[in-house]
Amino acid sequence: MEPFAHPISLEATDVGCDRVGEPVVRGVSFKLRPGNAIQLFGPNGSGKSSLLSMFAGLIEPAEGDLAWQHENEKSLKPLDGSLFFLGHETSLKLALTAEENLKFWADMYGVRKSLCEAKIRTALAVVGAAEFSGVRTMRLSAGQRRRIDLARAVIADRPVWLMDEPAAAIDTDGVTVISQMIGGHMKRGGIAIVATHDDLGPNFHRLELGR
Ligand SMILES: Nc1ncnc2c1ncn2[C@@H]1O[C@H](COP(=O)(O)OP(=O)(O)OP(=O)(O)O)[C@@H](O)[C@H]1O
Repeated sequence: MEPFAHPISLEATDVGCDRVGEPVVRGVSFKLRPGNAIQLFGPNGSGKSSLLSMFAGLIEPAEGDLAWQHENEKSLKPLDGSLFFLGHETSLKLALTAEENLKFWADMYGVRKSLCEAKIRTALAVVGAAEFSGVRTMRLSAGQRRRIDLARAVIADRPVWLMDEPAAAIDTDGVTVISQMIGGHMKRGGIAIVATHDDLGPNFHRLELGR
């Protein structure tokens, strides 16, 4: 895959976030340059999802500064079409097949119609789900569904990946697939912040959150 035309970096300086007025995370600082990734660790309730929501612009930082930067350009807002967010919840409509779901997302991500079919085929192959292409997602297992959710990252083709427990319900082979996907993304100059209890390998910076 080609390098990203407009790679993005993110600098967090002493950021913190609250939930319903209560502090959840405090004092997070890091710099992610194109090609870098961070793995967020921490026990249940330590604030991994909250931080990801904050990076996605879904909740405001309670303190500190978040600076998204296009290389050689002025700062930009995070939700400008550069971001792929994989949440806890499935993004799939269960009555649709895997392929139909990905067609919907390809539309959402603005994929050109002429490229759509090939992109969906590639995405399904990358996540090891080609064989489920025509199956209604209600008939897939939790791990198989999660793979289709992950395939959206390939279709979105965006330089910033925020992923909340991408390996939830996924087998060990799938964890390797995720690690390789993110590795390929980093090689293209993408950045990633991934909350997971699995160890994705030595290429990730580690950010440990406490209780
Ligand atoms: N939507 C919400 N409204 C209010 N409080 C919330 C909300 N989501 C999370 N919290 C609170 O924020 C704290 C951090 O939760 P968060 O989901 O960010 O942790 P986490 O590290 O992602 O947990 P897990 O490993 O269980 O997914 C918890 O105490 C939780 O009660």
